[in-house]
Amino acid sequence: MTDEREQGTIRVGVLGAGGRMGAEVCKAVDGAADMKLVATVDQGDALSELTDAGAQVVVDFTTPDVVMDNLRWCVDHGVHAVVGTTGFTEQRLDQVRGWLAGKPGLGVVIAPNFGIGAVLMMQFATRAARYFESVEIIEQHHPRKLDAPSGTATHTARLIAAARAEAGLGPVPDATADEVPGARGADLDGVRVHAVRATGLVAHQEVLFGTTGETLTIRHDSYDRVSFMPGVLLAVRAVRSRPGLTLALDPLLD
Ligand SMILES: NC(=O)C1=CN([C@@H]2O[C@H](COP(=O)(O)OP(=O)(O)OC[C@H]3O[C@@H](n4cnc5c(N)ncnc54)[C@H](O)[C@@H]3O)[C@@H](O)[C@H]2O)C=CC1
Ligand SMILES: O=C(O)C1=N[C@H](C(=O)O)C[C@H](O)C1
Repeated sequence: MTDEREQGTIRVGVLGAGGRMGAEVCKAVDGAADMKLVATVDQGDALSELTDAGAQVVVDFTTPDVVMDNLRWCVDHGVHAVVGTTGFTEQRLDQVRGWLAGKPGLGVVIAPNFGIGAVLMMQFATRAARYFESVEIIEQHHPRKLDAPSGTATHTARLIAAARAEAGLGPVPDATADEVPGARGADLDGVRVHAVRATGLVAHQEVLFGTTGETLTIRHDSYDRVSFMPGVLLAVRAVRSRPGLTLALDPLLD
């Protein structure tokens, strides 16, 4: 163990290792020359397996109902964390910041989407937001997904709403007066989000902008979970030198 640390190998533990994403992360870490997969933990396993194995960085792809307990445990035990699990409200993020305030030197990266293309899709959408009076988000996922709307759509809506507010745009025009509940999607910070679930899909999102005489559609598709792996490995490599909370992958790409 000491030898590997001296040689700069990052000792990685995976939480949710038996899941769709967790299994893919285990493969990616195994295949990375500068990392060693030292612990694979899933529901029912003891978190102490992570520290027993000397994990320096833990990657969490579990579920929104358990991720806060996992993260608290990592912070308490001085283990850096890279988190892809969804469900991070502003309140949750503040809680994590609070835990980290007492742990100088410890890093946590929480990213709603580790796909590089998805990060760019969100950046392009944020840039376009100020120029269009209308905007709606359509996210599409596999039907085994537990949460709706997706973490990516929620994050995108927040970014777009902030850009619209900064540009002084008012509410998105919508004359709907008679609605079957849900027909207009969920309202996230004034942005309508529609969640589609269908067998065959993996993870997809369209941001549809409209103004007089034109529309702009920005679309990203993940056809395979391997698409998230370069972003996950990037975060594992970066997290130990980024104390505090890093939200989303953008600062790591820059
Ligand atoms: N940020 C990103 O780029 C991405 C995020 N996700 C998110 O990652 C999460 C997981 O997605 P999937 O892998 O598709 O789900 P999944 O259901 O296939 O995997 C979740 C795994 O976590 C395990 N688990 C549950 N409770 C646990 C606990 N207390 N300790 C350890 N393991 C536990 C489950 O047994 C399961 O194996 C979701 O929130 C999803 O939205 C998914 C894809 C990409
Ligand atoms: O559950 C998934 O599959 C995904 N979850 C994340 C989300 O909710 O945005 C990221 C990606 O969309 C895949």
